Amino acid sequence: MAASVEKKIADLRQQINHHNQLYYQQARPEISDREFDKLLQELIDLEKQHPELLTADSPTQRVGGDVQTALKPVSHAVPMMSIENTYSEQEVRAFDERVKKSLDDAQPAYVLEPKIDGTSISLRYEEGVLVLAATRGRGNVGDDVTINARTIGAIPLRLTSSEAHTVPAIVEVRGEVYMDNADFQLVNKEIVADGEAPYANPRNLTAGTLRRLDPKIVARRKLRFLAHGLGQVEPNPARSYWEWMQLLRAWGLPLPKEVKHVANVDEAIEQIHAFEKIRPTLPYMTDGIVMKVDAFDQRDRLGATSKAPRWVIAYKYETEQQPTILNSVDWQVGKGGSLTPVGRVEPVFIGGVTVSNVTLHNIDQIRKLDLHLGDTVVIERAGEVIPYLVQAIKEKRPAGAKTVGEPTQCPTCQTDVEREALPEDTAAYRCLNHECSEYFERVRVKKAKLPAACPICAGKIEVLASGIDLYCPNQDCPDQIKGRLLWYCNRSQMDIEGVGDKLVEQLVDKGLVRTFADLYQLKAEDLSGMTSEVEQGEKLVTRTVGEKVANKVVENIQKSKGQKLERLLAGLGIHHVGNRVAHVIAGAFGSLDAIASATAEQLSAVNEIGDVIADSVRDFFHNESSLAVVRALQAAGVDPKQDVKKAADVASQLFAGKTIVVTGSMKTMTRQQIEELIVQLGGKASGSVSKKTSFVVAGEEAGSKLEKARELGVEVLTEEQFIERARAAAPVDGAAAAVETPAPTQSSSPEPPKPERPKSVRPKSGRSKSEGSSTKAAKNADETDSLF
Ligand SMILES: NC(=O)c1ccc[n+]([C@@H]2O[C@H](COP(=O)([O-])OP(=O)(O)OC[C@H]3O[C@@H](n4cnc5c(N)ncnc54)[C@H](O)[C@@H]3O)[C@@H](O)[C@H]2O)c1
Ligand SMILES: [Zn+2]
Repeated sequence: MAASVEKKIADLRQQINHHNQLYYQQARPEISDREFDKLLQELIDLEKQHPELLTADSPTQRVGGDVQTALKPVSHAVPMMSIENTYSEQEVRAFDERVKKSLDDAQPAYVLEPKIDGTSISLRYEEGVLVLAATRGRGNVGDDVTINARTIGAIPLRLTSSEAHTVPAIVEVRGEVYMDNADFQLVNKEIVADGEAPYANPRNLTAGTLRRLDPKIVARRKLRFLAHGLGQVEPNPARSYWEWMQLLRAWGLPLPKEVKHVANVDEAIEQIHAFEKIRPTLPYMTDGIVMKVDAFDQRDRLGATSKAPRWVIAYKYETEQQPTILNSVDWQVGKGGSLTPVGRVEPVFIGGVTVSNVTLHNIDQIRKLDLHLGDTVVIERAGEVIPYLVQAIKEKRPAGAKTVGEPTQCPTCQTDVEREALPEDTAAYRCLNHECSEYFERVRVKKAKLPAACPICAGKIEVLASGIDLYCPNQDCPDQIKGRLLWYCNRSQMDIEGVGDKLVEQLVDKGLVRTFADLYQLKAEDLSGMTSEVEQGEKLVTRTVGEKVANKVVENIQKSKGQKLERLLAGLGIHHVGNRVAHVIAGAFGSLDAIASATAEQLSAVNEIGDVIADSVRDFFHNESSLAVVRALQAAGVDPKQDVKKAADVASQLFAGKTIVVTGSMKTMTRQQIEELIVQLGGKASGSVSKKTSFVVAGEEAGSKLEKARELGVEVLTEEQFIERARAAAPVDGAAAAVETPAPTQSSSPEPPKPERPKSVRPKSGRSKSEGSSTKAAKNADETDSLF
């Protein structure tokens, strides 16, 4: 045990040192700050538990940066330290408690400032004249960057002294050197034109630039400066930071407009939330708020650790934001024919990945954001959520920029586009968490019933207030055919491994497959020479389909004949029929034939199935072309049957109304099986943990989701405890069987193989006329009426 902890610690230190080096020395990080902070936190926790293993050179004990040998090292009279940071409100309160305790329960006032994403600098003025500018370096020693700092317009070379505000003999002003979003884009373009690799974000470019040896380059790069602190000051004319700030202004130093003085932690948290709203509108990037004790005597009493002062904390926002440029907009056709605009942006490194495409959702969204081609835009990403375009910065719009146009013809089949507007009192929304089942759907509800968060995963939703859908009415549009096939083969439906984006595209383009049934006629020879994409770690790699793979794919397709009826039913892509509704209908009727011949009345008599769903299912099976598809599937041998469940199985609703997250690796069942069981028992399986999560089932090596659950105080069950709980539903044969034996179609591998991962930009959303929200409808039969 001890040896493994030691190894873990050594391992973490090595990783952290590696990332520090990339971040500070090369200004080219490979992982997101959130990921980095997690590694660091893990190390801090381990060192706390094992103080005997703590060493002075641990990265937890040092300020992260370093000095560059090419520049002259200078020591700081007052060290430039790190700031302890947190992502949680609770920890901000805990910080306030700690501070009060050290101050004998006195309530300190705080100053809040935006945490500008740049690099810090110390400016030393003697008799009012700038004599030295230095980087933070490793805290006590930094790099002399005076000649570079002199090129920055916002940095005064001489302070303005007046009778009312005399400048002390020695003044060290600390602050942030940073770059405006729009300047970053321009400069990065020039860098690329010079044959260098572009920088991931303005912070890195600033840090890299400030330490250049040639001040002419620095001068061209439009660096800016805002003050946020002090070093050595003699004599110090201020008793508090707030006073200090007023002096700085009088001496001619720039400060951010957004600074706030607050009386207690409640007000501080209020400001933290308020700032989150204006964050994307600022011309520079911020990653949080810095909260500082105002009074200098209180600061002195609080002191510092080896790494950071005890009187300051940074609250960092979960959502990372980065600026980029919107170059063009393409329209993509979804499986239901809807046209979704996709923005092509200058590649931007955000949340640990490089993003060059962002979904813009629909034409309304484009108009609401007032997007023009060439705009500087802010992209946001929180955890696993898909990247999102939050804002266009209008002040930075190039002259003569064109608005984004609306297509009149389908970009794929050139059929005239049709328009469908939402009825008056309705609105549409969709979930932005791509792990959520509702992510794919645009859900329409009465305006009054709009949820604040996704009812499935409690994640962030996007409200499309008026919602105009543009769609291609041609069912034979190749993109729609591809979308339907992909949906059918997806992991959550027929789970046909190996049939993903790339392969479907070629199969349809070569005319080999048009309907689901055509898949079953494929022979291995048909596939040879095609290319497919496979996941290798984080990356998607393209490879040519060889004989072995072709055989395997054909085998997988054939094997899918054994999938359960509910998966087939969901795979058909019937409007309003997602996995949950499919499960209910399959359980009530037992076969495709029984479902096909059911009347709307018989369908709506089933618990959870409302009129809208019933009509939609009836319409599908009474439509000649879709019925032909079903008959062809049956003829190909895809016709699963199952026992019909007795109506009103109370026990089957064991998890009704519960949202459950499964994470980590399991021993007796696969994660997917557990999720299926949750759905069978009336619950919702969600991909992300929030306050609304009922409980989390955590297997081995559960990572951030488990952490989040603990942080939020959400109940956590082990796999065994979960199975125990699910067994309470034993009277239901389905559930009992699922608990006892894995479903027959599952392989014995611990994690079911994933099919090719669909590209995140590919719109999975169809117009809701054709897809709607099964999940929403299923949640509560009463709400079915609010669906359209
Ligand atoms: N992605 C990676 O690989 C990687 C590697 C190392 C570090 N990092 C990130 O760098 C940070 C490391 O922390 P750090 O020690 O450099 O401190 P920090 O960057 O979190 O905070 C201190 C710095 O904040 C800046 N700052 C901005 N506004 C300020 C204000 N109003 N008042 C005071 N300071 C302000 C200053 O430059 C100061 O040096 C973490 O956020 C970490 O995630 C990332
Ligand atoms: Zn089309």
